[in-house]
Amino acid sequence: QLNATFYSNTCPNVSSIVKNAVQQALQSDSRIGASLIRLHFHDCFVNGCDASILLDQGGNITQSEKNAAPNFNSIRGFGVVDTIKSSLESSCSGVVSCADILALAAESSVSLAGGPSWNVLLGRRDGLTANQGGANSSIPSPFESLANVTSKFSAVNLDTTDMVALSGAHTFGRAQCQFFSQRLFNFNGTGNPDPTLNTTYLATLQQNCPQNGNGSTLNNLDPSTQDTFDNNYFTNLLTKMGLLQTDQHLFSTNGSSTVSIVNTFANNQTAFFNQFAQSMINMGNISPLTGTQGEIRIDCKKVNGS
Ligand code: HEM
Ligand SMILES: [Ca+2]
Ligand SMILES: [Ca+2]
Repeated sequence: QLNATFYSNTCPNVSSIVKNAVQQALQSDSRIGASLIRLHFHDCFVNGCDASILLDQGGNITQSEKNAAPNFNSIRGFGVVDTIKSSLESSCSGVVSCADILALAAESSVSLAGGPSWNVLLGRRDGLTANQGGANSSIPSPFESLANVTSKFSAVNLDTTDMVALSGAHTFGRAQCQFFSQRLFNFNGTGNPDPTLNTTYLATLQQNCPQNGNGSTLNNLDPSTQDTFDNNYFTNLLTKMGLLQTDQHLFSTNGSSTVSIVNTFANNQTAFFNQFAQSMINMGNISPLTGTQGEIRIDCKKVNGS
């Protein structure tokens, strides 16, 4: 029920307004594109793509998604979303939903970083509630098994190919030491590092994330091309340079159907780009509110009238 021309009469320049704002933000923050696509992912996995993640705690929102474990002190980019919303309110007041802004910002972020472009489907409306418990239970954690992560994708109708392709978003952006340091010194109580980790890469990570060091220190998710959207995430997996345990699992799990998909994307960037674009459309289609459901929020942080 979403479509690419939803705003062609009511806000014809919506795509370029969003893209210009993302480009502007990238001038002072090379990481912001990565942060914006992650916002869309964490939105869509909880109550569908309805901008529930943007709601601040307060009033009827007693437990925000921002304060859920996968988001707290981790997810970022809210200021840029507010900037985009303000410029859209000047050009086409009350028309473009915050949920659609997240979908458009994700596409701009990928294409501006050298990745694929696609026609973003539009027409989502904004939800009236947040679901903190849903965020805690539905967003995959970097510490869980491949089987668990796979089932969290399949719970929102995304298959194994979507999961592997979308994980390729870890071709840019950063991760804090606390999300992978369990691999570096005493993996699963063995007294040794994760044996699936490239030893040269391991030494670098141990230096950047020492035992009892600061768990919030940042590391590039893709050590080869940190801000470029390419297929290096997959070539890194072949050389055992997946940063998160869940990244490395995609290639290092014997007999898993993910292995051949990783090989395909590592050997063929075009195949990865085409699948990534399709899988982003699939993710953007998770349970949207349409028609008269929900509302078009005036301020992405608050339900209207609250
Ligand atoms: C497959 C399961 C996934 C897990 C377990 C996972 C986990 C994580 C973790 C732990 C971080 C670092 C957060 C921090 O240090 O604060 C991260 C960052 C990131 N994730 Fe994922 N992720 C997954 C899938 C995805 C998907 C599907 C996308 C988008 C399509 C995505 C996009 C990103 C991006 C771009 C960053 C960097 C954000 C930034 O620099 O601000 N991830 N992810
Ligand atoms: Ca949501
Ligand atoms: Ca890269």
